[in-house]
Amino acid sequence: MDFQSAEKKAKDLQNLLNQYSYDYHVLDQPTIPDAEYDRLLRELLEIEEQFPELQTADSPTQRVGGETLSMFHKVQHTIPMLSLGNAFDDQELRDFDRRVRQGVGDNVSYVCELKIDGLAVSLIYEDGMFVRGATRGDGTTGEDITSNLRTIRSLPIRLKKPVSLEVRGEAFMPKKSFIALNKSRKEREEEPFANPRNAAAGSLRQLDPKIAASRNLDVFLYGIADVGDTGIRSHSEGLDYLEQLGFKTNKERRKVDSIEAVIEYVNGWVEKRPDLPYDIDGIVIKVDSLDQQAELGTTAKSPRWAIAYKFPAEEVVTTLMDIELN
Ligand SMILES: NC(=O)c1c(N)nc(OC2CCCC2)nc1O[C@@H]1CCC[C@@H]1O
Repeated sequence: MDFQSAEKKAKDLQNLLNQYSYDYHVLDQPTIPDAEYDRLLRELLEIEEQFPELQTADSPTQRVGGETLSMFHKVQHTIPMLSLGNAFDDQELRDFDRRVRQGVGDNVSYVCELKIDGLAVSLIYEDGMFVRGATRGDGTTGEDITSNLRTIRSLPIRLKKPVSLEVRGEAFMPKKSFIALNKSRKEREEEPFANPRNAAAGSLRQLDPKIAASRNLDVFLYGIADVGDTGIRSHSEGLDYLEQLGFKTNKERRKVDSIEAVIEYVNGWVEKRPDLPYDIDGIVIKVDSLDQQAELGTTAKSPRWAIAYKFPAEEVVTTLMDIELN
């Protein structure tokens, strides 16, 4: 194949495979069988091996992980990554609501989100391209784990619009991947991970990105560090904007207009929690209006406009896998 036709074929395959990957990993709507995806990926790998200059940064072949790093570099978060205050019962949620209303008046809407039990990450994009990913660390200093995050299939390498922004989210390991990983670790007589959060953190702390690539990690994005001049006025609009850019957001979120509706949403998830394909350790409740968020401000470590309702720690349930193996 001459360069011209190789270039066209590579471009077509990259676009096709990136679309298939978006449908499968971001929309959870696979459009072709895995075997067909793998066949097309092998075809692209062969062309890129023959013509390395065609191996662009956003090529789907770059998801499998590059060379092993010698260390992780420290990075500074220009906008601190805050943590969350906790509420452990309905009364504490009502206290939160009272404080919010004292601050901004009675016309308040909240967004309720599942609190994904993973690892908080920051993703920076320039002109639509993923350029840096980092752990939260202590909120101001994190670690650059770009090469590991790049292997997460649902993380867009190139956005649908050439915008520059920083987004925040939670990287996690789905329950199915966790059980399979521990099964194979037990077979290899390696220490199993205690829970999906530790497994996700352990996978993202690997210096060899091929290990992260093999761990079937996923990510939900839940915030924009600075909405700048986008004209976005609320958190819920911000989440819709992230979806339009090609990010994976959690579809269980709900905007409500009273703390009673928040309490109803929270109680609904207490029993639905085991049915989810990923671990959650609570519900995050956020004031929707960005102006009201700014008015309420933050303490040194957490916002006054958000709170995490924490579920009672789940009694240690012996997973099906443990029963099978013992
Ligand atoms: N784990 C989550 O699903 C989650 C979420 N859905 N939304 C937020 O919003 C916070 C972030 C800063 C101010 C509000 N935080 C989350 O997790 C936080 C990140 C750092 C500590 C908590 O895990």
